[in-house]
Amino acid sequence: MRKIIVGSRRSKLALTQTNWVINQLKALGVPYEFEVKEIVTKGDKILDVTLSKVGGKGLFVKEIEQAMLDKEIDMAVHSMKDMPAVLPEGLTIGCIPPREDHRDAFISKNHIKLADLKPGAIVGTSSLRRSAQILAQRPDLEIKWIRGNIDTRLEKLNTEDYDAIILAAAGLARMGWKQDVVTEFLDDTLCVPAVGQGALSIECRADDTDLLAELAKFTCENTKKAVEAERSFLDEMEGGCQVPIAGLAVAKEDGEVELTALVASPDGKTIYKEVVAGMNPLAVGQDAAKLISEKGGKQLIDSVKKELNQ
Ligand SMILES: NCc1[nH]cc(CCC(=O)O)c1CC(=O)O
Repeated sequence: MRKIIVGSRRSKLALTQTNWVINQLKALGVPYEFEVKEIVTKGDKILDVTLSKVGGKGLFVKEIEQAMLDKEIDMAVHSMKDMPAVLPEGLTIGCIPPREDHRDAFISKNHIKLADLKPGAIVGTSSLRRSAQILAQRPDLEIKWIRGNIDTRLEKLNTEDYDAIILAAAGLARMGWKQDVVTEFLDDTLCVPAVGQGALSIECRADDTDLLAELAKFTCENTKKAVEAERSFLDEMEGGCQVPIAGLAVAKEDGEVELTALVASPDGKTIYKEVVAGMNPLAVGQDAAKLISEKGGKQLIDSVKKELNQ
């Protein structure tokens, strides 16, 4: 029996996701043995600066991808939202499992809702996307960067001066947190999630046809279509995490994909938000990017990037 070496970051969430996928594959009758190999990535070592300043998304996946190209590992499970829009040559997304909750979860002291926070209340997030959308509704709030894993952030809410924090609902769910820790789930009228949020990506070598055939059994076609539209939008906007970009697509029963796409200024004062639907996910993403670019989104991205690079 072939043994598949699965590379994983050492974080609790990464290992939980990796083991969940392995168990699901086994339950589907995939005829392989699996062994998890832990890899410490650059992103895991840097904990004291905001992600956007140290190079963004690629940080968590690059070293794992190199190990895959070097055949030290055969596959890896990533949070889809940590995946750059374009993959290195020789690698492919072999499977997109059914999506978890895509929403952001707002968690506050004493369960005070976002709309009811006092002026000047401190909201912890290190996501430009979340801070921009929160400030758009509540410019009177203060955003304070927060880092660390889910458990650490929840602890900081209790021990530090944060009044609220925002976490992905999917991470909480996968880590076994009950829904009642959450004050409110933010729907896409309040906070459009990150591209790929709540979805997983199983990456492997593009020429590993045996493994690809097995992984296909676990692909969720609706999630795949949705993520395709979201990532096509991201790729087209050339968005790194230096600029607030968001995208959520839903595949409907008739095969249509509806994408809500957003680009914002970091202070939340300017927001470009469009809803585009169509049968071809790639085209839906491209159309949304075109619409937003024409309205001023592209200019906004370029000016934010320029400012950051000065
Ligand atoms: N930013 C880090 C990150 N990458 C993936 C998740 C978990 C949720 C998911 O799969 O989207 C999280 C935590 C969070 O944003 O709260």
